[in-house]
Amino acid sequence: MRSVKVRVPAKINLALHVGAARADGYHQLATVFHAIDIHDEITATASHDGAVNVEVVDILGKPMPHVPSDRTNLAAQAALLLRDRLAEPDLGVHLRIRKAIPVAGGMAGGSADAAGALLACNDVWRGGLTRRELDTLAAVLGSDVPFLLHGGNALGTGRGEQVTPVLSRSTFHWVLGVYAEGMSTPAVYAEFDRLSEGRGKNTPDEPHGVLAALGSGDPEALAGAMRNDLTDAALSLRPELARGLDVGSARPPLTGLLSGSGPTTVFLMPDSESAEVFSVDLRDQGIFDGVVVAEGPAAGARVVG
Ligand SMILES: C[C@@](CO)(OP(=O)(O)O)[C@H](O)COP(=O)(O)OP(=O)(O)OC[C@H]1O[C@@H](n2ccc(N)nc2=O)[C@H](O)[C@@H]1O
Ligand SMILES: Nc1ncnc2c1ncn2[C@@H]1O[C@H](COP(=O)(O)OP(=O)(O)O)[C@@H](O)[C@H]1O
Repeated sequence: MRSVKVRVPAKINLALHVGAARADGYHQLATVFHAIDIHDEITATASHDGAVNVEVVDILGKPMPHVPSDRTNLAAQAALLLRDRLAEPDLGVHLRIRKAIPVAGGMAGGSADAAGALLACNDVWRGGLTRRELDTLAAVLGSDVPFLLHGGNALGTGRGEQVTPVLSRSTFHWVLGVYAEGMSTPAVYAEFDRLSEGRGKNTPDEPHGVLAALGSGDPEALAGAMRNDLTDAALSLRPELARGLDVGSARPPLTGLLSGSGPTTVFLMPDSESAEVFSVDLRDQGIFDGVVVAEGPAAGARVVG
């Protein structure tokens, strides 16, 4: 039985500029995605019985019953979509997902698993689709999925699915404040619409400042330019998130921002040493359920074994 393992990173949004809702309900975005070195691993084992199964475990190998393991799991949807595209109904696969990316945390964990499953199944089934063809399938699965295939940094336009790679000069250092309770992306976008009363801009502002800061590699410039337009909506639904955003420290971050639709809070640090010091401080403060140190940009989905 052929088996392949794929690693796929989490993302954060360095800029999340949100326009008005479109006729199809999606919002026009100008976002800058940044992949970080927190990875889910997907091991795909092929079969010829037409069965698509998913098993989800945490980093210690324990089952994660709150993540769906039926066909609503985005990784299963990716496998089914690829199988339809290949028109080979007898293809089957067992997908074992080892999750390190927080669930419903605004870090695109489900989208990462979908991207990883596309790549893994294309390999174990010898599908032969090109990266460009996988991109097209990825966009069907979700707005964030194409970026997770690419990784690095990228400008995301349209509903986020049109990705243009952006080079950056340096590695950036992050501390993530993670909550056990996630947030629903559609609920946060709906709250954004309610708060803007349909008066949102049709065209979101271009994230010039963030793109320039990536070019220069200057973390202070990046901190000054980062912006997330979903912040007010997320805070309106979960006011207690303000505490995490306002956190103080003797070794303060350059800035703190929600990632995507939240609730994960990302702190940009000037260097790796201050990231370690601040992470200890943040753990002691007990505001978050978990504190993780990370670096970016990281590579996109890739086969590792
Ligand atoms: C907010 C962001 C920022 O990167 O990430 P997360 O916080 O989910 O990680 C994304 O826009 C989430 O993208 P993703 O989670 O892939 O969304 P999709 O599956 O395509 O859509 C889920 C739902 O989110 C809303 N949605 C999503 C993307 C978009 N541009 N406009 C929207 O209004 C819609 O209500 C849609 O039905
Ligand atoms: N492979 C998967 N991993 C995590 N969540 C998944 C997966 N497949 C489907 N889901 C569902 O998608 C929801 C959003 O999960 P996730 O992608 O982690 O969050 P976010 O959209 O905030 O980045 C979860 O609550 C879960 O019910």
